[in-house]
Amino acid sequence: MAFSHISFKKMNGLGNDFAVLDARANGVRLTADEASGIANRETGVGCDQVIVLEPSSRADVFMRILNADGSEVGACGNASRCVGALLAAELGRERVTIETAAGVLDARIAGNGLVTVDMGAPHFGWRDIPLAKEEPDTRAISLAITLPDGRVLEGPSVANVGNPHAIFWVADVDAYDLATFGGALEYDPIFPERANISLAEVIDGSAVKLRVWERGAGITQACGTAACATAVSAARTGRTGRTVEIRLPGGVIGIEWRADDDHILMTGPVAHEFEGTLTLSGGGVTVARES
Ligand SMILES: N[C@H](CCC[C@H](N)C(=O)O)C(=O)O
Repeated sequence: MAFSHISFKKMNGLGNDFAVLDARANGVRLTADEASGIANRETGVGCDQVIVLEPSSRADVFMRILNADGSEVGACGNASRCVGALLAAELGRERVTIETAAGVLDARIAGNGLVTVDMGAPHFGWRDIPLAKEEPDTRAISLAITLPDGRVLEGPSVANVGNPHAIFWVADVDAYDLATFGGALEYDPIFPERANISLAEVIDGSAVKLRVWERGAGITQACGTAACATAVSAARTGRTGRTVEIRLPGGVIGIEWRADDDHILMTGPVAHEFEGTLTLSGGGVTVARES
């Protein structure tokens, strides 16, 4: 029975948590089942995403991103900050580069325990999200959901920041139980690759309260790419300026949508929880915590 041992670090960004596996030396490729086994909060490490570090010819590392359901995706903002902090400490540098399926990101130690990641430019075309059909205005698409109590949510903004996001604008994010309908929206046929679903409450021209149902993970304490997608959508719909504070249940992420190159700069904290070793054998996962 083939098996392999992989060291991991348990980390989080504002409570959005990750098992960060270092596969740079052993080239392990996780199956979807192994990833969801690692993410399992009863029998595995327990995390929202499994992050696998691999060698890269274009950057300091390749960061593979697997959601708790095993789906592999192109972007993960909070994990990008965690990996940026790990690499900066390992390489003794303030700036490092991280290759992802959605492109190469720049991460920079910003001081006071904060990390800034350049998440690149957003895309708003219906094919870029992607959507299953043409929508005349991606600042508000023709998607509506009627909740069990009869209230209707409709007209979300959509954006792709390396992964697909839909943001519904509401007066009070705490007046909705996103956990009861986030999955229906995630899997709505308008999103051929599914979508991350957010409820956003504009506080003022520079602050937004956010609750997120993540594709492949469900409700999380924070979502870096949702913070990015919400900030650019709030700016392009005239709700806020281009520098926005996104207030998530786990804490605050600062976003600057730079005017000269359209890049999104995302700044937030990183937390180390514990370390350990995983043993993968025959699709099963055993966890040995070492710190
Ligand atoms: N669930 C997301 C990936 C993780 C994003 C989130 N953890 C973040 O910090 O950006 C997706 O399927 O696109």
